[in-house]
Amino acid sequence: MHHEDLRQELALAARSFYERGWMLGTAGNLSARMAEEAFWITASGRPKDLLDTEDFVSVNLQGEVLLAPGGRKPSAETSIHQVIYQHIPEARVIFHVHSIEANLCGHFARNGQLRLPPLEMLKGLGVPDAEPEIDLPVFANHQDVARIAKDMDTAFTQAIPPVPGALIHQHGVTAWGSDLLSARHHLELLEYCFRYLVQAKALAIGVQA
Ligand SMILES: CSC[C@@H](O)[C@@H](O)C(=O)COP(=O)(O)O
Ligand SMILES: [Zn+2]
Repeated sequence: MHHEDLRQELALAARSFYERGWMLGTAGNLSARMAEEAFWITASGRPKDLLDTEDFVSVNLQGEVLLAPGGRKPSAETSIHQVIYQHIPEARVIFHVHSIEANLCGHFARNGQLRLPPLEMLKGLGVPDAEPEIDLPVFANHQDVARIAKDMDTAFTQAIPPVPGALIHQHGVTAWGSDLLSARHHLELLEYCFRYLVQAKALAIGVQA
């Protein structure tokens, strides 16, 4: 796939996530690794329903800008993408969005972990078990993004998350995959789990039942 096509695919994904209410008011950022040492990432502060190829900046895995159309700045959260690419070689595409459900679910976490409901759909997140006990890591939010990235770096050095995603409390969810489609499916499946947990809580039913 040509690099330019990757940007167009990312722009299409962003528009679709925007329409689902996950990237309102410029929130969120998307990236795709186009080479071993470099990735495209959304420029900072751009409206996510209106991205074009000029709204992507290429950076290397150390976060240095390689190509910035019109002097655009890379996403303020580029360091988080870097940490994921550095620790998880299978990750080629990363989607970070701010959905209401992701933010509500941060409140259900215990000790920095959110227990996912044992749904059949977890199989789409690579969980083979019939009775899974899967905990999604939940990181604290910090205004200094480098601190979030550092916490992730420390945690991922200990253990890669059991499913391809992580939450940042009061902020949003990040999901990744080996290509555009798998990253989208992982994000959709995590969002499905979040919606399920929010609705289960509203109905006051346990998720293990
Ligand atoms: C709507 S403000 C959201 C930002 O603070 C940030 O969390 C975000 O996801 C988008 O930042 P950006 O620099 O545009 O990639
Ligand atoms: Zn964000």
